[in-house]
Amino acid sequence: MRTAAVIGTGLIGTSAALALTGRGVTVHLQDHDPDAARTASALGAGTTQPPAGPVDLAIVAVPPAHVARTLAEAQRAGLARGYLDVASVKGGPHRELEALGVDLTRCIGTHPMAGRERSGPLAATAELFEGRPWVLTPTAATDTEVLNLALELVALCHAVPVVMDADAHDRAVALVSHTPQLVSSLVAARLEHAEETAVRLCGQGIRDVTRIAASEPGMWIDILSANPGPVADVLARVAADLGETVEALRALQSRDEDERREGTAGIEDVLRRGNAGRVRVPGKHGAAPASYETVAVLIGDQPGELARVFADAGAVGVNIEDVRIEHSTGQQAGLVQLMVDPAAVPGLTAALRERGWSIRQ
Ligand SMILES: NC(=O)c1ccc[n+]([C@@H]2O[C@H](COP(=O)([O-])OP(=O)(O)OC[C@H]3O[C@@H](n4cnc5c(N)ncnc54)[C@H](O)[C@@H]3O)[C@@H](O)[C@H]2O)c1
Ligand SMILES: O=C(O)C(=O)C[C@]1(C(=O)O)C=C[C@@H](O)C=C1
Repeated sequence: MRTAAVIGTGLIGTSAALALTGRGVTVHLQDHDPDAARTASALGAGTTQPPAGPVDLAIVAVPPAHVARTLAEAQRAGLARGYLDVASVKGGPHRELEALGVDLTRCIGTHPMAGRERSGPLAATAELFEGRPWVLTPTAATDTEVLNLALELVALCHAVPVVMDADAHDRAVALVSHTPQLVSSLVAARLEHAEETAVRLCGQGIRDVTRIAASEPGMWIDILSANPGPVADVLARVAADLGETVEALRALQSRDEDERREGTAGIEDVLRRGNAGRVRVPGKHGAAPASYETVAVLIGDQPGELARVFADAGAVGVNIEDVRIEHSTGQQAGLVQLMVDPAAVPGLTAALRERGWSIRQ
């Protein structure tokens, strides 16, 4: 691929454009908000000049409800040889494209399983898709050249291609993305009118569970409106589990010993099923979850501290597999959790202590 156009220069479009530009592809940026395209261009994602002739691939990265019309318009204008969209739902937009009479041989639906709770070009990064699944939903009509262009985009973004049927994709993301978004929002919603004394105690648990509750409601209304049935099916099962969990907790308040025992069994069941589900979440690059160990380092809340910890770990040859930062409300310090290979823990701990870091067990 030598040339591409990105329509919709928000988080996803600009991230893809940055990755492509970084790998030598000439990218033309378009957005109905000229400021968004200009910002993406200023970040180095490409040019706002229209292409002189058809580009190799047009990437439609607008909200799901606008995908079909935007792609149809681009195709009518002869913008590209191949077209793809990146919307979080696949069945609905595909059926809209069919209804609009788009040439489906030149289009493919795709969905990168990577994102953030922030929108817009300023939240974009070239590395957003690295090691993440990127779903492709070709149909019998999809031209091989277009499928290959999509695969090339996925490879240039260092993502992992996963081919699926559009409706199977929508049922899968109802479970692994759309329901989690709603559950996160529901938990965070309990905080809206909570007492300040309670909110002040927020630790890492609630931060983990509510990060995506900060997502843009407009985008999610679009996504959920295009996948209501599968999401309602999963959420109904969560609601049934919630009902049973409430009953188990009430039983724990009983004076009757048998009832309390039943309550304990109910709670244990939900926690154990949670453990069993959690171990199925894949690790980095889609691999089986690796069991890393955590080395927790206390750092001051000042510029350069994090870089210094990373540099000290790098100096003793330790690869940091993942990292989390836990801030304590009202404190000028944070706890950095470095996830590393268990075999590296003793050496890393000793080396960091030697360099003056305080390690928490
Ligand atoms: N945010 C995520 O985590 C995520 C992850 C994977 C896929 N997606 C999908 O990617 C797409 C873009 O999401 P985003 O998070 O980048 O949103 P965003 O709000 O950051 O960006 C969307 C951009 O599209 C522009 N736009 C809207 N309508 C347009 C139109 N008709 N023509 C041209 N530009 C238009 C907006 O001005 C905005 O700049 C959506 O379809 C979404 O479902 C999002
Ligand atoms: O990590 C996040 O912030 C996301 O919301 C990303 C996420 C997800 O659920 O994994 C959200 C929606 C997208 O369609 C794809 C990815």
